[in-house]
This record gives sequence, C-alpha cells and structure tokens, in this order.
Amino acid sequence: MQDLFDRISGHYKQRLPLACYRKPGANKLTAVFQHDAALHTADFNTAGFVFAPFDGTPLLLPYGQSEIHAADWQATDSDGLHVIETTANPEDFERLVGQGIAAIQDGQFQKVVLSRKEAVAVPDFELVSVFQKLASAYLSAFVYCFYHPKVGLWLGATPEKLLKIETNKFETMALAGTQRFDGTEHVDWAQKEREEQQFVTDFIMENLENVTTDIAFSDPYTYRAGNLLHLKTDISGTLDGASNTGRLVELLHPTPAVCGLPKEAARRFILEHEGYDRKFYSGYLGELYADFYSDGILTDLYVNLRCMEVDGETAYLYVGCGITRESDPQKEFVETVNKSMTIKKVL
Ligand SMILES: C=C(O[C@@H]1C=C(C(=O)O)C=C[C@H]1O)C(=O)O
Repeated sequence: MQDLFDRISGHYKQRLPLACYRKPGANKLTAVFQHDAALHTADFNTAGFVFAPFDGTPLLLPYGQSEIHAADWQATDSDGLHVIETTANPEDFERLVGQGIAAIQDGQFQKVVLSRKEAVAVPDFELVSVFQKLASAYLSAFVYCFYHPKVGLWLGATPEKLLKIETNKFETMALAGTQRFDGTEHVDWAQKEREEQQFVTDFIMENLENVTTDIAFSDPYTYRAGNLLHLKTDISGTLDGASNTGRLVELLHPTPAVCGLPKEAARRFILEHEGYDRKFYSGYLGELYADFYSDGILTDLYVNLRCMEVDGETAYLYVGCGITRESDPQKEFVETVNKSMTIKKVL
C-alpha cells in the first residue's frame, strides 16, 4: 500500500495525470498513472478512467497510455476525526432555492437540484493522507482522487452509482431524499422526500425502457452514507443488442438526482441561475471498459458527489440538494451544510 502511495505522491509532484480509487466495500486500491500530461477526451470507444463534468466533454486517462497499479488496502482508524465549522452564508443559497421554487410553481419543471460551493482553508493539505482518511471514513462509498495538470485536483467519497455494465447486464440506482443519521436507519420519510426520489426512479425507468430487454427495481429503502441517510431504489436489467455504453450514459446523465425533471429545463435553469461553474461536481467518473480484474469487460461509473477541488491552500467543497414545490429554503441550506460534513470530516 505504501509503495502505491509513494507512487501517487511522486506522480502528483511531477504534475502528471493520475486517478486512484477504492470501490465500495473493497479492500483494494486501483491507480491509473498516465505516462504524459496530454489531455484526452472520452469517445466511448477507448478504455480508460473517465472523469466527466456536469456539463461538457468527458475526459479520459486511457489505459493504453497509462500504467495500472493495484494494491491491497486497509482502513486506518477514523474515529478521532472532527468536523470543522461551516462559515458559509445562507442568504445567496436560500435566494437561489426561492427562485427554483418559483420556477416550479410557474410550471417550468417539477424538480431542480441546486448547489453551492464553499471554500475551506487547507494550509497543510497532503494528498495521500486525506485520500486515506476519506477511504477509511467511508467504507461503502466510491472514494477517489483525480489529478490532471490542466484540470486540477479532485477528491470525493460518493454514495451514488451511475451505471455498471458487465457484458449485457447493467445496474444503476435512484438515490435522493436526505436526512441526518442520528444513530438509527429505521426512520420515516416525508411525502416530499418520497416524491423527490420517485422522480429519479421514474426517469431512469422511462429512459432505459427502450434500450433494455428486461428491467427490475427494488422498493425504495433507507441507505446510509456517512452522517446522512438517503432513499434508494436498486435498478438492474439486460441491455438489448443495439445499445452501447455511450448511449446509456447519455440517457442517464445527469439524472434528476443531480439535475432535475424534465432534464433539459432543469439543466438550463441550473446553468443560468446557480451563478458558478459546477465543473466536475455532479458529473461522473470511473472505469470505462476495464478488463484488468474480470474475464469480461466492466464499466463502473459513479456520480461525483461529496467531493472537493483542491487548489493550493484552498479546498472548494461542492454540495447541493433536490428542490421540489414543497421545499423550504432554510431547510435546504441546512441539508447542504450536512452534506458538506462528509468532506469536512477529513480536512
Ligand atoms: C446533490 C447531492 O446529492 C444528491 C441529492 C440528494 C437530495 O436532494 O436529497 C440526495 C442524494 C444525491 O442524489 C449532493 O450531495 O451534492
């Protein structure tokens, strides 16, 4: 494990592109070290580690131009971690949420996911140490760090799978609705959260209907992600012969878990009103056509949530929440503060 960490530090110091990740529940780390500093885009024909923004062209560290390393991984003690205070001012975000609710009442869309960015000073930031803390604190998340000299440094611990494809079988999930974890997963969900999550399930089912030969889904259930609980529906099925990975990603991303419904109207509202660039927050990332662990070819992609961008001595945390007709701007701000704790715990 230490060899891999040294390699990450060395590659990062040389300002060369890299990705390192630990899959949910796994005791193994995988790292992709690109040989040179070229910026590649993903065309969905080439295998590699994909890193896609919310809006724009996905990037790729092509496996053919990288070295892949794997190492056994063990968690370190994460009990002593304490969360730093929030300094964010609620006013701007609450105003934005108010605008979102007004647009819903005006019939422009049914749901929109609105977000904000919060700066935290990290004078002593150390990449490997923060990555190891993140991986240890969130065993059931997809934990990653990604660096490209032309893009910057990103880290995250996301609870949300976008898409897994193994030969012609796929898995995805509808994840939405949030409350704080207070010692029990046996909690009640209000109608607002149930509806917000149902929007996501319905969207996925409708979009995949025409590209799958069978599709199954679970009942929504409570799912813990660190200090938070969400509502989750597991969705899986078989792809028809004519469908391909690129088409499926295009159908799913961005789901109403990070954008809204209908997708296009919500996307436009976000781009026009949020007032900042989400960059890679609420984009997706992961393995595209990896064949280094199984006999088959595996695509395993996650939504980039509970993440930060590190620029020098500042970490920018990105957090958002789903807005529906019943939303209360003050409660939504508190929800973003709760979500920011995931990352604040390791800084
Ligand atoms: C948008 C985020 O999370 C998403 C929004 C949720 C919600 O609105 O309740 C819950 C889980 C995620 O799908 C985020 O973490 O920034």
